[in-house]
Amino acid sequence: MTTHPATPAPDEGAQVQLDPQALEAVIAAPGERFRHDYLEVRGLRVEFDGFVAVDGVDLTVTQGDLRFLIGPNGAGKTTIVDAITGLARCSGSVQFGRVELVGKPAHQIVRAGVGRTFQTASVFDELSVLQNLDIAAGSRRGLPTLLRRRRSVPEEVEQALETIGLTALADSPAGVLAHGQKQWLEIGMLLVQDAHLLLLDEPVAGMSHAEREQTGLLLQRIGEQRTVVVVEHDMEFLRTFASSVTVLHQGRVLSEGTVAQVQADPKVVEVYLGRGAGARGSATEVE
Ligand SMILES: Nc1ncnc2c1ncn2[C@@H]1O[C@H](COP(=O)(O)OP(=O)(O)OP(=O)(O)O)[C@@H](O)[C@H]1O
Repeated sequence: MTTHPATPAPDEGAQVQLDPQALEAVIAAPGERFRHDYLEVRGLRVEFDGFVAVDGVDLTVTQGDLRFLIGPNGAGKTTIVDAITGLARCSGSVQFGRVELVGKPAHQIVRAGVGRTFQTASVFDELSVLQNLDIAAGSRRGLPTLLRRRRSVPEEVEQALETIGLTALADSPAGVLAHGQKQWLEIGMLLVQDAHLLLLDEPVAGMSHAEREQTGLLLQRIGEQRTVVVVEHDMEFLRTFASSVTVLHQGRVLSEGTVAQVQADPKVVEVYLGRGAGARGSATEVE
């Protein structure tokens, strides 16, 4: 069950700048152990009081693939992300980097290199942008290191700040950021916590056109070196940036392939044409 932020789109003309060089540095950071890792989901099943929300889902996503998960409301997209990240009890197998995640508590899944964002940004509004990043970076340091007073900003935090275009706002409270900027901060937090599987739930909801473009480019670049899965309803965004798509319907995989392949799949067209009231988008979205 999910909610969607009703945040108004920021000014379309707002200046949006992400530094490609800084991005290169941060995404190439200490990830040797994840270099050939990929997500492999087999027979994933999630049940809520007898209701099967995810019913035997298989999913393989490799590094370098920017995978979009789509499907009508209630298809099970967010529940799959919840199951992978240890927030929903599930059966089946979820492996990342050959490490089995099913049955592990959420904090161990984070330590295995898995990070996610939520539909509503979950940054600490009262803390500065820098402090939010610092805390995320601290999640992979031991407690003594975390408590030790440091004279300077850690390099990976500085790079992440530049990457997400928020250097000028480093000392501002995260609460004053525009919706899009909060989403970038969250992505920056995943980068500094060394997540190598990033699961992003509707990252461009409520963003302006310019912000969507920048976010897509950011995700494409991150996806070159890390494994990225995006849950999204925005079909224009998907057509522009997805390298592959998995279509879900009623907890199962309905179709999978390139954007062109799933668009041409009669099963996909039928589900979108026959969707119930309340589903977002129009029938032409998949055509
Ligand atoms: N905690 C829960 N308890 C009971 N049912 C749930 C729970 N979470 C999700 N569901 C149900 O599981 C199904 C899948 O929900 P989910 O939020 O994963 O769908 P979704 O594809 O992400 O939808 P949306 O596009 O609307 O976000 C829905 O029928 C939903 O009502």
